[in-house]
Amino acid sequence: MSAVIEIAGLRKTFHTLRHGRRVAVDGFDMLVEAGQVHGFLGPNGSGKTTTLRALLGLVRPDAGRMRVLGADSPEHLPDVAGRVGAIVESPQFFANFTAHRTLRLLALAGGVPTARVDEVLEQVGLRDRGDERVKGYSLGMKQRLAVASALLKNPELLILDEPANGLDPAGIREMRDLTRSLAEAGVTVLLSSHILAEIQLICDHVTIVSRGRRVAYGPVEEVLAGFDQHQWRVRVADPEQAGQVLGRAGLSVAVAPDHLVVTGVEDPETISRTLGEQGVWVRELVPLRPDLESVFLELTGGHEHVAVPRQVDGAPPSDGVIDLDVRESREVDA
Ligand SMILES: Nc1ncnc2c1ncn2[C@@H]1O[C@H](COP(=O)(O)OP(=O)(O)OP(=O)(O)O)[C@@H](O)[C@H]1O
Repeated sequence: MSAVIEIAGLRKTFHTLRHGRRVAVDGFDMLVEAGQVHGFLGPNGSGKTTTLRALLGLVRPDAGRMRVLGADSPEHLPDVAGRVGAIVESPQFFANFTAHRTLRLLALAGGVPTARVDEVLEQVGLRDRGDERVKGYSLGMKQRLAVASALLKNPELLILDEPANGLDPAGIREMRDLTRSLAEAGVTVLLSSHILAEIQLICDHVTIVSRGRRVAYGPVEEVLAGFDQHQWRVRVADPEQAGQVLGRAGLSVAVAPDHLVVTGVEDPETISRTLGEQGVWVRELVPLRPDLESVFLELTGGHEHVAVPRQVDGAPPSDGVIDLDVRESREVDA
């Protein structure tokens, strides 16, 4: 796998009269490899847009190294610009132009054969509506037109900042299908979002950012597995009694009115056997697997005492990092 995006130690501070100094990106690292649909996930204001703008040479970072398709950014960005499509700021189109005319002008300006216009309209599902004026388009159609404009160059890498923002469920689904079809066509996609479900549905890899720092990264399944506490929800007739039985056997258990949650047990047989030996019969035994939402909340704000999220990749903390042991203080489902 070759690296398509490499970011190391990116830092960007904004200075404003009103708010003073604001650290938007704080020593951030990222690696996106060819063929990935990579989710860039973080709460509002966590630094996603600033990172993408820095990567694309739209804002000057204070520190850090960045490479896009092997070229140092921003110095050698022009060498690879023709292979990268990006929608980082919502593009504005002339309302009275049709989509076809809009794309034709963009193709001419970008030295792209105008034959691409019909191809990209087809790709984003606007072929039948290409002769309508943009002012009559829904938000989702405008978003697809924006993607079409980014696809004119037939890019190897597509960067989409919050593509589902403001879309209704049907529009979100259209963007999802479009992203998937691009990935199947071999385009590497970096997709920023604060919508967890979207990332979990579309992306194979994820980088989670909180307050300008990377707090988790890797294949989605591996990130989730890293947070698996081997928890089980157990239903029995008398949870209180069952809790005492399991507790005496040395298992970590939390009792709720109608169920128990047992933590740290890899093999569920341990639970059913321990209970069965004491004449307690299990009615239901369900694994509680973490989803991206619970991981995201833990890493980005589920902890009130966490002042600064940890950087998980071994990079030395820049300033008084409080180490966050998410597993230790996670509440059971009680
Ligand atoms: N041009 C700017 N001037 C001053 N502060 C800025 C500027 N751009 C971003 N910031 C601040 O930097 C921080 C990170 O913002 P950024 O837009 O990168 O976050 P984000 O993760 O993309 O958020 P969202 O999901 O809301 O788009 C925020 O505190 C924001 O207010």
